Amino acid sequence: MERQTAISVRGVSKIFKIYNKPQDRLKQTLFRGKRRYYTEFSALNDISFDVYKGETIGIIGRNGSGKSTLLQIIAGTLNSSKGTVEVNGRVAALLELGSGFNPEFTGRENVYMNGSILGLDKEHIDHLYPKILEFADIGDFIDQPVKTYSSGMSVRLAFAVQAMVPKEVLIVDEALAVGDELFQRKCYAKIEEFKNQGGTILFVSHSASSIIELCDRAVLIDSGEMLLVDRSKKVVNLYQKLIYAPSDKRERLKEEIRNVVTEDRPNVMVIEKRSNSADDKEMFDSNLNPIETVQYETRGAQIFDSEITTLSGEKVNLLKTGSRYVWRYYVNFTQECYNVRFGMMIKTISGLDLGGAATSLASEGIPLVQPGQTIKVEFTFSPRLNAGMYFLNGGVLGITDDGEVYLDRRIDLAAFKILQQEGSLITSTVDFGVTPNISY
Ligand SMILES: Nc1ncnc2c1ncn2[C@@H]1O[C@H](COP(=O)(O)OP(=O)(O)OP(=O)(O)O)[C@@H](O)[C@H]1O
Repeated sequence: MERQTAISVRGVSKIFKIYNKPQDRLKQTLFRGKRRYYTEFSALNDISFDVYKGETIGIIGRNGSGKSTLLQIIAGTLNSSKGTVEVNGRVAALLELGSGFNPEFTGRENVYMNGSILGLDKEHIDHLYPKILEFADIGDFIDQPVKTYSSGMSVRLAFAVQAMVPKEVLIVDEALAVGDELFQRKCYAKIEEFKNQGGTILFVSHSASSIIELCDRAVLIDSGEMLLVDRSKKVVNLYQKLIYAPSDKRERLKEEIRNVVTEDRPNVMVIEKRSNSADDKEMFDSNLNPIETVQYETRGAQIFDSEITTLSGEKVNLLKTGSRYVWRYYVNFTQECYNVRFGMMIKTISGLDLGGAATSLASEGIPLVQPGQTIKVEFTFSPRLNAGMYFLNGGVLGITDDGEVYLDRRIDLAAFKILQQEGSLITSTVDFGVTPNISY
């Protein structure tokens, strides 16, 4: 079946005119075309991608890379200098929330004004109003002028309006995740509900884990250029590799990312279905390997020979939930490094960080490691997890001439599978040791 396009971005560029002095803007208007009183800044350059109906797509990039500019152009609050954006369906945008409110009017009046700007008639707003009020949860302030609100209160009310209006496409800038944590959770739950109902979401974030958690695909933007659009985990891995790359390696890495072949396959070898009798036994399956380990630029250290073993030293990658294992890797140093620490992280198939540990506190690393030295790193751990595939990251931190940096970092260095437990009632990912009890 042909996938329906919800948003189509074609060749979008944005050039801002920068005036050094406010009066230059006036001069430019008066002496139109005679002379240029501005310099041009290219914030976006020839961006093209499609978002399919029902898809959640993330936009990730460093500060100033052009994410907000792109969102504003798609939301229709900013014009592009070149290119086109086509959006199929009604759009609600969670951008600069509350900026559309009139401070002299009460919250209630602003809700009605906002609703009518969004194309709703009075009857429709009457119907939504109690839900908006309940979601915003600002009590009697709703009948006070908005100028008496704290900034958190305006955002809550503005979010409530946008969250309740019917829409097909939702545009969210995570930078607005203001307010207390409980309200933030409520906003995320609302966004998830919209996603589960088949809504299309465009989401900007600096947070790799939010992108991996929420998005099916992601767009990587750097200095106004779209480098890649692909599965979110792959894009986030490459984004992190890019931001941690030393500046002299960045251009080469960007070129590699531009040339990445986009594809859709899970990042794990499919393992043969085995007979039930063997399925509950800890063992090593040589087919069970990550397809691709992402290695960051190394700076003076190389991780090698990683393996998981039982406490008695038997190599395994089919593990039992709750049993104890050792994850071991070795690190070879090629440069003098100070305050050296090591880390590990367990992640789901979609790349969500579940938890890990470091070998010491930030200030208590190994004071000095010499070039030529090899260090064995071991983490004994209990994976309290539901049956399924998991991945391990490993990293070495230390101080070099560049300050504290990752000396080596590998994403998906190893994979393991938690075996199915007969009669297990565990749901989802983490096993919290829940003991159910019902009385009737
Ligand atoms: N109105 C404007 N006039 C001139 N330059 C602008 C304007 N708006 C944005 N820019 C510039 O365009 C670039 C992209 O800005 P944008 O806000 O889109 O980046 P961003 O990726 O959203 O950044 P952040 O992660 O910090 O929010 C920046 O260099 C910014 O300074």
